[in-house]
Amino acid sequence: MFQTSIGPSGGLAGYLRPETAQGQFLTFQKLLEFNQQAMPFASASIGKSFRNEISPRSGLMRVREFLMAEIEHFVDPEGGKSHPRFVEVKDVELALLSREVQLGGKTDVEKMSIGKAVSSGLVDNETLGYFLARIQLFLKRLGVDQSKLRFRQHMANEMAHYAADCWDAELLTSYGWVECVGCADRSAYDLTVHAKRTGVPLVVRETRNEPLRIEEWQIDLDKKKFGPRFKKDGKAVEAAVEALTQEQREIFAGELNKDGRIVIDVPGVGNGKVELEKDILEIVKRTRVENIREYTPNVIEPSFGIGRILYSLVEHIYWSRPGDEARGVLSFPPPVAPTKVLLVPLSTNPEFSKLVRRFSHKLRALGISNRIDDTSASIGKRYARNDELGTPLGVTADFQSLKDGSFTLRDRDTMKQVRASEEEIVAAIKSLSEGTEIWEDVAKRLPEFTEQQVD
Ligand SMILES: Nc1ncnc2c1ncn2[C@@H]1O[C@H](COP(=O)(O)OP(=O)(O)OP(=O)(O)O)[C@@H](O)[C@H]1O
Repeated sequence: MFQTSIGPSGGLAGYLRPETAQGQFLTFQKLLEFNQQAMPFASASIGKSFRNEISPRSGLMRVREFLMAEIEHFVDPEGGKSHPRFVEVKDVELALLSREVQLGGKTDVEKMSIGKAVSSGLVDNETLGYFLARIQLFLKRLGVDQSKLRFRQHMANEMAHYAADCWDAELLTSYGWVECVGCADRSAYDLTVHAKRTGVPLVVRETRNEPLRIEEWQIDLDKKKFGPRFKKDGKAVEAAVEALTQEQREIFAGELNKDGRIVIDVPGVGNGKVELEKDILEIVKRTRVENIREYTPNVIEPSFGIGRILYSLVEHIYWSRPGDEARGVLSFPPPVAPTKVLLVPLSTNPEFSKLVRRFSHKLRALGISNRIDDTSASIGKRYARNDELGTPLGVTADFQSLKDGSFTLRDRDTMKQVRASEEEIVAAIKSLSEGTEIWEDVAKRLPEFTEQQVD
């Protein structure tokens, strides 16, 4: 995350990473090894990133230090960057704001299935499309208001020069539309540049199903004569020979045949021209068989700004009970809520307290976070203040609980309650917290409860 080097004035210069991505690119060869050399594959990383924002503002929206989560999905560029699981998401509908529409000075979104967006070429390829759909499904699961989500395509001048296509998931907030997740096809840029600078190849090597036969002009140098003739310039001359393109080789092969000599450019040696004769090199056409295919993968990168997502989410899910502005509700979906269940004894009766503690212990053993509110405030008040904290479920122990061991379960958003045995209530809490059921499923299954017996 932090790198140092000696700066121009001799002082120690520090660098903070602006994204987590580069660490994943640098370790690409290891990551590929962990994946048994199989393509495609993805790696993910979460951690702090730093930006030298000129004017940090808008609360958590533009800060100099923030939490970032990035996925790097490495894909073979041959074959149109298809994705094996694209079929699973092809019908997901996205609100897309294309480059064309923006060029026309408009901001109208078009609702389109990601399948159609990719087949029509609006979204460049399946892998990019797959991640756009997954980003939407993820944000939906978090509780983001789907009517306040759009995907905006980058304009050509906005996109990094190496990117093939790029879309931002933007959320509508009181600050306007804010980019919360970026999703770019970074092509082979990062791996290529790192490999060039470090001299360490970052490539995939695959055995070909069918060996590839390549007809090419090859150059054979007589090394024994080469060294004594060119002495210290030998390396430069040899490099210039090796760098000759196939087209140049073909022309030189003809010249060598005809004149018995060729003249090639070698900058920095003599007058920049070097004569090579037939006795020292031969240029012949041969067939080379290649069994291994070597290529630099392309990278599709969804990049999540956690602070921006959380902030926008809180704006989307905070509301007031109609007719009662003072009663705020924070509608975190149960799988996301930090505390899943509020446990309330009906009154300060020590028998209720015992029941509630036992219930709490049971939930904790299942890994379900919960809180007891055994203050003397009215039950309505205790629920109201936990609604505002975002706790989605409430369990009450009352006289009936003492009699038959049943409990009530309350849904924060609808304020509806059901009543059932302890076992059934715990099972319902578990499936709601894990997201395998929603409140409507539970309400259908368990009998509704409307009146608390208060004495
Ligand atoms: N200064 C910042 N503060 C908080 N989050 C940020 C900041 N800069 C970027 N992010 C988050 O990181 C994600 C990926 O970074 P990316 O480089 O794509 O953003 P960016 O294009 O520089 O953002 P912006 O155009 O708003 O400056 C963004 O989608 C955003 O959620």
